Amino acid sequence: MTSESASRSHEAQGGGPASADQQPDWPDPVRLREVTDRLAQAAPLVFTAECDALRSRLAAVAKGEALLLQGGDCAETFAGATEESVDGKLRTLLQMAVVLTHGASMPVVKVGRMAGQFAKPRSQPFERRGDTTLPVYRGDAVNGPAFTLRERTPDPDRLLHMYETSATTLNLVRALTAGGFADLARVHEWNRAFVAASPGGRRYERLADEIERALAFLRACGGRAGGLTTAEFFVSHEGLLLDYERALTRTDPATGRTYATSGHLLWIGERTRRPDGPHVEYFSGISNPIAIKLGPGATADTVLRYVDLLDPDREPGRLTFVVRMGAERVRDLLPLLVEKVASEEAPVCWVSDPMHGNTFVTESGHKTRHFDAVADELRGFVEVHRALGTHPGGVHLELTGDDVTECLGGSSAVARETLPQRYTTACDPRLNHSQALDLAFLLAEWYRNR
Ligand SMILES: O=C[C@H](O)[C@H](O)COP(=O)(O)O
Ligand SMILES: C=C(OP(=O)(O)O)C(=O)O
Ligand SMILES: [Mn+2]
Repeated sequence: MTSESASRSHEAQGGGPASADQQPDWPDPVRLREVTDRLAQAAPLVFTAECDALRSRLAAVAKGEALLLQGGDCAETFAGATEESVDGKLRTLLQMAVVLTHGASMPVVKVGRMAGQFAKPRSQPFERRGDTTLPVYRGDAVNGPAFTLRERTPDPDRLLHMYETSATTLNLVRALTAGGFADLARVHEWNRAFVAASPGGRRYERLADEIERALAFLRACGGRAGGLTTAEFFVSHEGLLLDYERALTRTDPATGRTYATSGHLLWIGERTRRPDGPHVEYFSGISNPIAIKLGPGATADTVLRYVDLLDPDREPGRLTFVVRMGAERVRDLLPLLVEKVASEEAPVCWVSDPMHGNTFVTESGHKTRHFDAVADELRGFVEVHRALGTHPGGVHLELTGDDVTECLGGSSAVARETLPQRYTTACDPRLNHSQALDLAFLLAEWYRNR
């Protein structure tokens, strides 16, 4: 069964607000309480002013004046919080952002699926191998991936580890984006190297040349200071584990506003977006910018309900809809949702997640996605908005800076036989560095030719 076929429509579901979907079955509630009490005393990972800054950047996306680029691992791991790995993801996102900024002639709001993306909703609660059945791996925040009872038993102490690893990652992100790492000229040099080295990358030479000329022009104007050497970068994750999120929720005494302080932007996943469920209720009480994934089962009524429940003041930048319908369905299903929201004049951002509706499992047992399906869903998303005169506000991707072989195709031409070579994801297949750049160059062309 594919993960898509196992995901189900919330519109058809029962369940009350008390029963949160996709929560671990913690075996030791006393220890869970000790852990959440400790987290409730811990320093915030992000600050309210930063969350407000992101909301105002996203307001520009909602108005059609900027793009959102959000990406990172499907599931971060504790062991993966290394300088090399964070550096690779950041580098990839910065390279993509330069290409998109040029293609769309708009600012790009950069948000990592980083520093908190440790918990996963799953299609099945258990995994069976031979005669043994164990709880499914739900991300390093909950249990371990190894197929043993000890590893798969949810351990609340992992929430402390999640907090610490998020802090370490954020420290790296802050240091790298504040220093010379994010220098525009340097990021462009990396793009040049990509275009030169990748066989398929040659077709992007013209765009790279144009960026080079634009940079030379800026330099000639004396523009080296400020925005060209540093990057504004935010972090996000799925707000899945309500025990963790509630423990890190703080009220700003100056404004009386309440924020999740575990990340700048949190989103509600496709599997936990019941309008009367506890995730929607928790999100209605925080002031961060927030997002909701919309799968093929999302109805216009439900989407309008989200607007009323989560953005009653119609604040631009507060609410982002992340569409993940699948390449085959996005052109049919999305127009009605966009039209209804537009008719209510709700100032939301529309973003495409072209990954989660295009997942399938190969004969070899690898969960994968084909680059062409990913690109096709993204293109369909852009076409729908173009036809309606609304703004295709950006993209939400699972990617890594590493040269993994998890998704098929792209200019590096990953084939089915190649998948096992460097398949290292802890959950879903990610675009590798060159596939991510391929997608950025394609998207930049579509924006430029609008
Ligand atoms: O990103 C998440 C996956 O799509 C989700 O966790 C479901 O994956 P599964 O079908 O392997 O459980
Ligand atoms: C689980 C995820 O997505 P969705 O909720 O859209 O299935 C995810 O983003 O990893
Ligand atoms: Mn995923």
